[in-house]
Amino acid sequence: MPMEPDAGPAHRGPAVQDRYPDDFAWCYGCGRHNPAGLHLKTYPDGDETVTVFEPRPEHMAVPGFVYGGLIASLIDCHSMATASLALYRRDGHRLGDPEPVPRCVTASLKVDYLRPTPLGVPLTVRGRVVELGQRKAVVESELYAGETLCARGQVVAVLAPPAMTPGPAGAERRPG
Ligand SMILES: CCCCCCCC(=O)SCCNC(=O)CCNC(=O)[C@H](O)C(C)(C)COP(=O)(O)OP(=O)(O)OC[C@H]1O[C@@H](n2cnc3c(N)ncnc32)[C@H](O)[C@@H]1OP(=O)(O)O
Repeated sequence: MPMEPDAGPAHRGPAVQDRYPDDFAWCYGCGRHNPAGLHLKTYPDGDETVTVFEPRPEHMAVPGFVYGGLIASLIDCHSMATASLALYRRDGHRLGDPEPVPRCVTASLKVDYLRPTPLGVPLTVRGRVVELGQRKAVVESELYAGETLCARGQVVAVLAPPAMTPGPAGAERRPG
């Protein structure tokens, strides 16, 4: 499904994760407030979204290759951000507007590991929305090491339910 072009990564505008509300910015994969997290950043790039992440040595599966759980995390967080951006745009916003970007949770995450993913090179994940509903989006993401397609994911993202929406009780659950 085409997405309206926006400032791409070359413009280095805000990332989707920069525009999540503070209370929703603690995710291990992409929360800007989580000091121990991966701090993944997703940028619009034409009809797609893109992120680049360089795994650290401790992210290994066996020496020289990336742990599949990390690959799943990158696909998960990047796809959530892709879905959030699509829902935001559907509601008439552009990234950079003052209104925060809505937060999605993962309803389903499927990853196909196509080839071993080498450590020591930046990984690029590209995402696109293939179905957009009222409260959900289905996103397909592909992970590349250089030019080599190493993994592909299909993710169902749903707007965060009340049970995961921080209120006063949620604030107590936040890390200090
Ligand atoms: C809050 C910020 C957190 C940020 C974290 C970033 C990513 C994460 O790690 S999230 C953590 C892992 N995920 C979770 O814990 C989510 C737990 N699950 C839930 O809370 C609920 O099942 C939830 C919200 C996903 C869906 O619940 P609910 O809204 O009642 O479902 P429902 O209304 O039936 O579904 C909405 C749509 O999603 C679809 N859907 C729901 N679950 C699935 C699924 N497992 N597979 C495929 N589609 C699904 C439904 O078919 C429906 O589609 P449509 O609108 O086309 O009919």
